[in-house]
Amino acid sequence: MSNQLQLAVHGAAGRMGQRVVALAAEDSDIEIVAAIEHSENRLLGNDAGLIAGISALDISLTDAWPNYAAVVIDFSLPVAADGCIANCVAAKIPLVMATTGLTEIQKQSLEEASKSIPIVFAPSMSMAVNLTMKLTQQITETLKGVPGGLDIEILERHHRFKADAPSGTAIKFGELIAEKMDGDVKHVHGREGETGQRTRGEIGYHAIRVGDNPGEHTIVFGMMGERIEMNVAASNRDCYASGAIVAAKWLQDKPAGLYNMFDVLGL
Ligand SMILES: NC(=O)C1=CN([C@@H]2O[C@H](COP(=O)(O)OP(=O)(O)OC[C@H]3O[C@@H](n4cnc5c(N)ncnc54)[C@H](OP(=O)(O)O)[C@@H]3O)[C@@H](O)[C@H]2O)C=CC1
Ligand SMILES: O=C(O)C1=N[C@H](C(=O)O)C[C@H](O)C1
Repeated sequence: MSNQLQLAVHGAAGRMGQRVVALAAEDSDIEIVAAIEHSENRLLGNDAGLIAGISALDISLTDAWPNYAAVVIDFSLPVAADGCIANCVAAKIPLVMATTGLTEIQKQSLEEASKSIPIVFAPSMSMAVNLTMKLTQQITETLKGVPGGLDIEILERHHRFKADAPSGTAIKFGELIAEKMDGDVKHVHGREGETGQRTRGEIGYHAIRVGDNPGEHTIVFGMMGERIEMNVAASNRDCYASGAIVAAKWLQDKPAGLYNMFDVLGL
């Protein structure tokens, strides 16, 4: 009996799924047991390794769910999330849910599912992004009472193919920062027209879509007379793919529950 982690990848032919397949194939602690896509995917039946740009793995891209994986990593689309959650619960397979743009109802169903299986759910699997989240909370806590006031704005840049805005990561930055601010926080998405002066207690969000940018977030802490900008930028997608693999390994022996990347990374 092998000690390797038996991994299934959902959304395996997508930009992120391909990088998870490629990195997992290089990892001697992992055996890829399934590469899953939806039934309309044009690459069904092709070898998952060849799709990912590496050598053949002898794993065909399939729309059938396995019943024997140790962990599923999901990088797909919100429309696919319900099926993914239901299949993982039915087969009792732990899930790393990395897809962003889920509805509130889908987030509730993840919470429900986490009563029977362990789930890591995070909008960014990157260690650098998660560390930056902690640092921005610390900055907010320290500066929130600064004379003249503190203005916080979140800029995110992503590739032109991204389907959701603002990014799940930008929303999470805003939620975490809001936890450290005093009073009610208003989340303002973009500005246009006669906006009037900026009010206290706002967090502004700005989504930029350009070329092939794999993801960049800048948190601006503006004060009267000076500012801090925290920037975290991916050069390629491997920071997310390798983070998801770390999460999958961490998750395999955990009890049912809803976890995030702070739990995985011990932050
Ligand atoms: N948490 C994190 O660290 C990160 C999260 N993400 C998120 O991951 C998700 C995927 O990103 P990315 O790889 O760039 O997107 P892609 O569009 O490249 O990949 C999505 C994949 O899911 C497939 N898919 C579409 N519909 C279904 C369905 N109904 N059932 C199963 N599969 C389906 C797509 O197939 P087809 O092409 O045929 O439509 C495609 O292969 C996004 O939500 C993104 O925001 C991205 C990077 C990091
Ligand atoms: O779609 C992407 O590419 C990314 N999506 C995630 C998000 O919405 O936060 C994470 C990362 O920034 C890349």
